[in-house]
Amino acid sequence: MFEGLKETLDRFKDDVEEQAESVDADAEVDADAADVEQEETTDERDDAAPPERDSSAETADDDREVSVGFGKRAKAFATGGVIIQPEHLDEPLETLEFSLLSSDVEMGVAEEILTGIRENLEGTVRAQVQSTDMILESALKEALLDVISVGQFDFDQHVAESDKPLVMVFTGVNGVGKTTTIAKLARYFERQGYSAVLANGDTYRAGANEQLREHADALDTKFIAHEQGGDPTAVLYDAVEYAGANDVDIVLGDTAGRLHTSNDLMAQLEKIDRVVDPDMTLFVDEAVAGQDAVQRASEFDDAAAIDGAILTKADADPQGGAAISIAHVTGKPILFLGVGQGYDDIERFDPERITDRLLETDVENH
Ligand SMILES: Nc1nc2c(ncn2[C@@H]2O[C@H](COP(=O)(O)OP(=O)(O)OP(=O)(O)O)[C@@H](O)[C@H]2O)c(=O)[nH]1
Repeated sequence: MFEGLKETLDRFKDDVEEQAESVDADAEVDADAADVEQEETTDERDDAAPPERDSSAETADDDREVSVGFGKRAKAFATGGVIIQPEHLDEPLETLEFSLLSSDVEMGVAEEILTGIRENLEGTVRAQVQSTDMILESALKEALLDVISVGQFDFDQHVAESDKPLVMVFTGVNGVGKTTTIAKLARYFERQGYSAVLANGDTYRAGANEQLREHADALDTKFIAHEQGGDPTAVLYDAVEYAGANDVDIVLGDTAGRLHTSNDLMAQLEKIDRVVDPDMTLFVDEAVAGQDAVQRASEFDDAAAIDGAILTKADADPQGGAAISIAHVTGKPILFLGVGQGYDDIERFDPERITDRLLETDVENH
């Protein structure tokens, strides 16, 4: 998962270290040249002067200067790296920007990340207390967290504290894994001790009823549907009534995989919003759609405000651009990642865990 993005970030760390090392090596050559010059001068003085050097106050001062310079370098080595200066960042940041854009990170988000990294690193240049690798890692982590944590809230706690039935409606275009995601969430909630009802508000597509019914049967969950061509709002309304009358905790409502450009279908969403007044409207798209998913999230949010996003097929996405960009662009959090085709292949989107996966070489990254 997100291997390309991980490689991009690894390369950035290497680039900065390389830059810093080459500049440092130049500085060292200069320092060595100065040392040699210093020694030569001292030797010349030694040749001329009698053996009791410490009688010369001037030579003692020179010795102290040389040892202070060495001490600084020794400290840099002891901390495991070299000191990063702002000019070490220019080229690596340019390369990073290009790589982020190639990984389908939205442009504004890429810029935000670069600004964050520069600010974080320039702050730590003054501190000069950590190894280069640690400095880079924490600067990258902070910059990434800033963009991907937008809008995050404790989903499980929210569900626990909400009045029941809690009504969740799922929107998004066709074929991205919406129906499968609803089934996965039914399993997720069931594991937490909640009961659920699945409602098929996709009354447009032939076969949609059967598709969701199959999942409901497999999960042994109540299923509510109307005839194809019926009113989606009526289906969801019935499901809410059923849940209320039967003490069911959560209503999971599918909707037609509408095109965000279809006014008619968008009007249906608005009607659902008005009549059923769902507690949560979640936008589902596939991580592999990259910038398209980011764009759609934004358009769906404009049409019928979403409360969060779910990205499916993250297991098949080497780029990670949508996962990095959607929250920042919409201001709404990513709540779950789909990571496979099985009912248990869904995980909470945990920004800390995601950034650790992206940055730590020894963490399992699948
Ligand atoms: N690898 C992988 N495949 C997934 C994931 N989620 C869904 N799929 C697969 O994607 C395909 C489409 O999923 P559906 O749930 O049928 O898609 P949909 O969005 O409901 O389609 P519509 O009902 O037409 O809107 C199926 O083959 C799913 O198994 C995921 O997280 N990872």
